[in-house]
Parts: sequence; structure tokens; C-alpha cells
Amino acid sequence: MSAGGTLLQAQALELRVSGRTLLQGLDWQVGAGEFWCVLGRNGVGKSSLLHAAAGLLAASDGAFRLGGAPLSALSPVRLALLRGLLLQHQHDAFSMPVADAVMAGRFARGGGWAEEGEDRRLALAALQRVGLAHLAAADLLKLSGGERQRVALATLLAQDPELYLLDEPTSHQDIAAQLQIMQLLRDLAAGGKAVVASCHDINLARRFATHVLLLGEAGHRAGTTAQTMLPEPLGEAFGCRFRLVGEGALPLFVADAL
Ligand SMILES: Nc1ncnc2c1ncn2[C@@H]1O[C@H](COP(=O)(O)OP(=O)(O)OP(=O)(O)O)[C@@H](O)[C@H]1O
Repeated sequence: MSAGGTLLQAQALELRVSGRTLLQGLDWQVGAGEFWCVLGRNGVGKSSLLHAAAGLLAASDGAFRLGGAPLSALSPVRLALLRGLLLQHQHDAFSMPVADAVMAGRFARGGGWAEEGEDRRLALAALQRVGLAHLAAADLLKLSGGERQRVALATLLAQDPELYLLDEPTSHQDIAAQLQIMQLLRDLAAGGKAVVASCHDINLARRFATHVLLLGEAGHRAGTTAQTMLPEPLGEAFGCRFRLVGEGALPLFVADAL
């Protein structure tokens, strides 16, 4: 990790997909202990940004550095130790026990699929953390959409990277699971990991994230949750009018169409 705990650094990053410029001039740093939510309208480029940070999509200009090194200089194993990516959708070709799917997360650390041992213990502990210990022996192909997504999150926990990149980790989840996942991500950051998650729930982001990257057609804005989660920048990014309603520690944003 580079000085100051910075794990991920974007320098003058530009992303173009299918001839369209999604992002320009992004200077952004993500440090250990931070939980960033990436917010913005459909198609603005949240998934593309996460894929680029993971090294799966090349920047059209500028670059990402991970742990102080350019992404392109890192071997696949080193990349897997530094960062893990939760995809928005999972694609399964064949049956396997859920616990075995989670153990795939141990691969970069030399883990196999032994019936007993530390890797299996870590996989079962990861399933426990996402509330799915009871499904360890279930068939991966017979899970609900929300359960399958939480198995993917457990696989990421088993991988245990320094930087967690998560594409809509709360989609497909019921409200109790959404709260559990956001709390888990906050706990990971509090424990010294760096977390970046795209999210469509502004109130969940405001409640749990330490920082927010707002992506809009007209530009981007990054900062602490208190600096960014304000009616004006949210309105610019989403094209709605935002107001805070309610009293106490947890007032909620309500949006009105313009
Ligand atoms: N594989 C691809 N080929 C061509 N265009 C793509 C591809 N993936 C994404 N795009 C385009 O890039 C743009 C950004 O997509 P991206 O998935 O990053 O948006 P997003 O902000 O994550 O959206 P959502 O909130 O709907 O998930 C969109 O216009 C999309 O159509």
C-alpha cells in the first residue's frame, strides 16, 4: 500500500465505452478504512468504473493505480490479493455445493477444494457472515436470486482482498438483507479494508457510507458523505429535486420529479 493508506488512485481518468465518454478527468483516491458508494443514473458509468478499477476495462486516458502500482504492472495473483469484484449478475454453468463455490475465493491464496481444513473453515465463516450458513450444502443452481448474490459476496469475503469493489451489492436483496450487507461493508471498512460499492438507494448510502462519488452527465463530485449528500449535487446528478424529511439522526431524502 502506498503512503497514507491510499489503496486505489485514479489520475486524470477517462473512460470511453462504445464511443461514448462516460467519465473525464477523474482524480480520486480511496483509502483503507473508507466505504465509498458510487451513485448516479442508469447508464452513467458506475459498473464501467468498477470494472476499470478492477483492471477488466482499460481506461481511454489516465490510469488507475492499485497499492501504489499501475494496474497493468500487477500479476493476476497479486491483483486477486489486492482487489475483488462482485459482479452485478452471476452466471453459473453447472451444479455444485454452495460451500465449494465460496471456496473458489481462496484460489489466489493457493486454496483447493479439500473437504476439511482452513479454506473450508473460512468459506463456511464467510457464508455465516452473509446469513447463509444453512445453505452450505445446497445446490448453487437452486438458489434464489438474492441468495445467489449473497453467495457471491461470501466468495469475495473468502478471497479477502484489500479493496472490495461491489456492483450493486444490495440489488435483489430484501430490506433486512440490505441493512445486513451495508453494515457488513461498513464493518469491513472499519476493520481496515477499502470498499467501493455502486448503489441505487440514496438513503442507504447516506446512512452507511463514509464517502460518496456522485456521477452525473455534467461531471462528478467526490467527498465525504456529509460533503456530497446534499440536495443540490444530488439534484444535478439525478435530474430530480431532493429534500430531506423527518427529524432526528436519520432524516430521509425524498425526490420529486422536476
Ligand atoms: N459491453 C458493453 N458494450 C457496449 N456498451 C456498453 C457495454 N457495457 C456498458 N455499456 C454502455 O456503457 C454505458 C455505461 O454503462 P454502465 O453499466 O457502466 O452504467 P451504470 O451506471 O452501471 O448503469 P446501471 O445503473 O443501469 O447499472 C451505458 O450507456 C451502456 O449502454
